[in-house]
Amino acid sequence: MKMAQSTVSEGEAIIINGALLEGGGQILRNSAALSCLLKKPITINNIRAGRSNPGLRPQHLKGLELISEICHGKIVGARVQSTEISLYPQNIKGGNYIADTKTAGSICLLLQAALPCLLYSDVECCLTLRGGTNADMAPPVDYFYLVFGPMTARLGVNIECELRKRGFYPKGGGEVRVKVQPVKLLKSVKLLERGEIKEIKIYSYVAGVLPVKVAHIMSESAEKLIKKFHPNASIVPEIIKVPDREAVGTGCGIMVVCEMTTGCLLAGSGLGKKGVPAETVGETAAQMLLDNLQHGGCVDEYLQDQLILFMALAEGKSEVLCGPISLHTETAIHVAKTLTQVRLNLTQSRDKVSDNTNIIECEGIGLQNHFIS
Ligand SMILES: Nc1ncnc2c1ncn2[C@@H]1O[C@H](COP(=O)(O)OP(=O)(O)OP(=O)(O)O)[C@@H](O)[C@H]1O
Repeated sequence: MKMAQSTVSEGEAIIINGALLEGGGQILRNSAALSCLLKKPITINNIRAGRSNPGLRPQHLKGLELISEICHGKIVGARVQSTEISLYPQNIKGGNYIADTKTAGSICLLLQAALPCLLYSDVECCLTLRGGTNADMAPPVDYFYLVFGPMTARLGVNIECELRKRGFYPKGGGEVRVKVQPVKLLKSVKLLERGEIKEIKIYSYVAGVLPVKVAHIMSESAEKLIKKFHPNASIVPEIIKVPDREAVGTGCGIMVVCEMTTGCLLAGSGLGKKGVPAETVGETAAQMLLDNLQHGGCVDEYLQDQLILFMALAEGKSEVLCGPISLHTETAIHVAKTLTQVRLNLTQSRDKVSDNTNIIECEGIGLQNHFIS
């Protein structure tokens, strides 16, 4: 099927075709965040046309409402299942914000929507977010504070994350508080040298009625698989039995984070599910990390797309060595180019680490926060 490109409309709002490329929730969050930051009205149509259940799900709607609240904007068409919305942004205002997906919908995807906007606010902000902390097809909260936070700090993002309660499918009910410091200007970043493996940390947790043995099994199976390919790597496992007051419902999962000698962080994760053996969950996380180590890039497949918006806003030229370019990354690039004058290019790495190493080059727009002198 041929898809219409996102276009600049003759009227006021810029039209974003939500069906393009990945055609999921990310195109919504990135477009709405940029609309808010640049004070450009947008209309997004064909929302999540690439998914089996198109239209807004509750967590996407919450993310849009949160952005609209942050910029005192107006959203038209914002309801569950809607396939077209328009956002008319006004001025960004810092402070305290609360959002609740009321489902197991991912807290981190709410954060993905709100964080860029809050960086350009007038005062320190505190976000209280409720929903799923560890949800399928979304960044686990552990990824947010162990990988995303430290890696985006290189661009000047300053956040503090407090995990108050884990929440899982189907109930959600988790809670995360995030403090965001506004920035004057984000910095460009050069991530071209990955270095060697310094240390691999394994965080394996159980919550609710699950025995701690499950966390041990996930951790041991992940360690065994990693050792097969990196026998000399220093691996530090941590087994976590989440206290009952710090979780809603039952769940388990694992996060494997590899720190390189250059400080780059790459990860893999797995989430426990009914019927899936704990060994498999551990191996899934380990394999994800191994794939990311194999391609030779400085960022993992997920950070790749999550960095695009920040590099586009930053001042100067960013360069990031990464593995195969994901459809999420192509989508983020498309949105950034449609809404800003950013120059973003993909090139094959000259000193190839593997056949699939690419460099993302981005000449950012240097968006300034006018609240900060
Ligand atoms: N295991 C993971 N670790 C870190 N980040 C992840 C992980 N899985 C997914 N992500 C990130 O979550 C985002 C998912 O975006 P996507 O559009 O697929 O999701 P969505 O909003 O749930 O929409 P949809 O329901 O339409 O798929 C991407 O930015 C991706 O990098």
